[in-house]
Amino acid sequence: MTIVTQDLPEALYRAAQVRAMDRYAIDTLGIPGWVLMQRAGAAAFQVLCQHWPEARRIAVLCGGGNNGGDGYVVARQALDHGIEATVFALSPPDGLQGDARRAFEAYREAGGRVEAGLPAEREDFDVAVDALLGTGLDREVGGRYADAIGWLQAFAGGVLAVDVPSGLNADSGAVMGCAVRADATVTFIGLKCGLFTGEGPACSGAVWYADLAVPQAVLESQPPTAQLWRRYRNLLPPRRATAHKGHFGHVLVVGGDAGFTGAVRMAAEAAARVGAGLVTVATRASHAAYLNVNRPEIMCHGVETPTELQTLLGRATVVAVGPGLGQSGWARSLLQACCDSGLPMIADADALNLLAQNPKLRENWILTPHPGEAARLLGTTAAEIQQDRFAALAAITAKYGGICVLKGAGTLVGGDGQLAGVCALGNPGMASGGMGDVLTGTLAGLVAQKLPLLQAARMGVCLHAAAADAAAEEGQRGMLAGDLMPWLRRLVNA
Ligand SMILES: NC(=O)C1=CN([C@@H]2O[C@H](COP(=O)(O)OP(=O)(O)OC[C@H]3O[C@@H](n4cnc5c(N)ncnc54)[C@H](O)[C@@H]3O)[C@@H](O)[C@H]2O)[C@@H](O)CC1
Ligand SMILES: [K+]
Repeated sequence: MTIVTQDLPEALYRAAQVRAMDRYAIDTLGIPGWVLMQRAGAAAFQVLCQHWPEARRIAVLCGGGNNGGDGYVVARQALDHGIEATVFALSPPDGLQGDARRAFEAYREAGGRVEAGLPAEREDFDVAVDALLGTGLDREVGGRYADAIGWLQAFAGGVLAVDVPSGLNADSGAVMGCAVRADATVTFIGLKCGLFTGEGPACSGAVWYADLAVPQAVLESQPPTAQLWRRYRNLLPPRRATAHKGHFGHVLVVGGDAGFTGAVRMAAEAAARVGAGLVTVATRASHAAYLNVNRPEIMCHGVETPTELQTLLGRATVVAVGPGLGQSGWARSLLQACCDSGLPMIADADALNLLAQNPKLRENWILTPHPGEAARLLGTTAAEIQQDRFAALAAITAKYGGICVLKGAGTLVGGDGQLAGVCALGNPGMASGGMGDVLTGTLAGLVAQKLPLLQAARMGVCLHAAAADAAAEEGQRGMLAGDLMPWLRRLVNA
């Protein structure tokens, strides 16, 4: 029995790996491809019924490969269940081969209607099924397929994508020219990496997984490429009754040039809210005195020279550098002192921009670029970074060492030789000023509490996103970075 679930496994694969799993199931284990296609179509139909129980008329847009074959099975299932289905064939069915052809013939024998081209009226259908292109996508989409994707983009009813939203690169989450934006995607045998990062989350909608009842050996025939993180997990141990503040580390936040004091203030508060024992800010002397007026628990020092910073570095467990730092000579000299200190470091914002100008290889740090900063770190463009976020992550850790957190929808976390993690938590309400500063402080607060860097990055990224999801219950629009603070506190105690 094929299981269709939203309780997704952790392992993520590239399209070629899932295709290899298909071949292993078919060629080595002798499970006919036709049987897999029947299960895939049945799983997609099951999701369609669950999402749109009222659907009475469906349009199924079928491409010329096996993804289209799955579409014919969905259409056939619909007919069997008294739902009116019409297939719109992007490639002449006469040209279909193998299992896809057989699926077409079975549908025709059941009395199914096939039309060439696209439906004239969108209003005739409640739900449209995207069975245009799946893991076989190997080039930019143009011509008829682009027209069909355009048709689906303008369709007001529900859209269900079969295996992968057509046009989405299943490996990178980049759009290959244009891509379907589905309400739900049902994906088969192995979860594809691209569904969860870059444009993937926007194109896939709710992701469902169907294992097509293949034996575990099929899933184990390929090593995962990345790991999906869908839940926040608290990795901090419970506090002992005899605990004192010295047990939970001392975070030093460095930055906050004139006009950017909020950035250090938020990073510092986040570090305190996730449980750091002590938090100190080193900032411009001109505003050091009033930075902690409303948060007197944070210590604050005016620092104009690297020598003045040395004393503070000497007391710190971890340094978070970059929020509001700017790129002046002051900024440069403080960053250098932080790097020389040997302390574990979180580098964000202008610290990254300065590093891009003067790259350093260091193991003991977490870099937290957004795509624009990642582009500067690698001397490329943000668009190039988004074309392949996994490759960008690997390139940054190869060039700079340590752990990289590549921010943006489907935040990636990785270190050299480590399986990349993809955070599926978070929401578009996080697109507002100060969110990055809160993440920087969160990570520093966890490192201060002695979590190894990779664990701190994993926990911190998921914690920050989970706090944002909780805060967004009152609305994504207008959500402030500061709104995360009470949730950070609740979640580190969960
Ligand atoms: N037996 C199997 O291998 C199974 C495959 N399944 C389905 O089969 C799909 C893979 O099938 P295919 O390998 O036939 O590939 P697709 O159906 O994804 O693609 C079909 C054809 O589209 C062409 N194409 C690629 N990029 C294009 C573009 N930009 N514009 C226009 N045409 C383009 C390719 O040349 C390819 O021949 C999976 O995504 C899944 O839906 C499932 O039925 C499960 C079992
Ligand atoms: K598809």
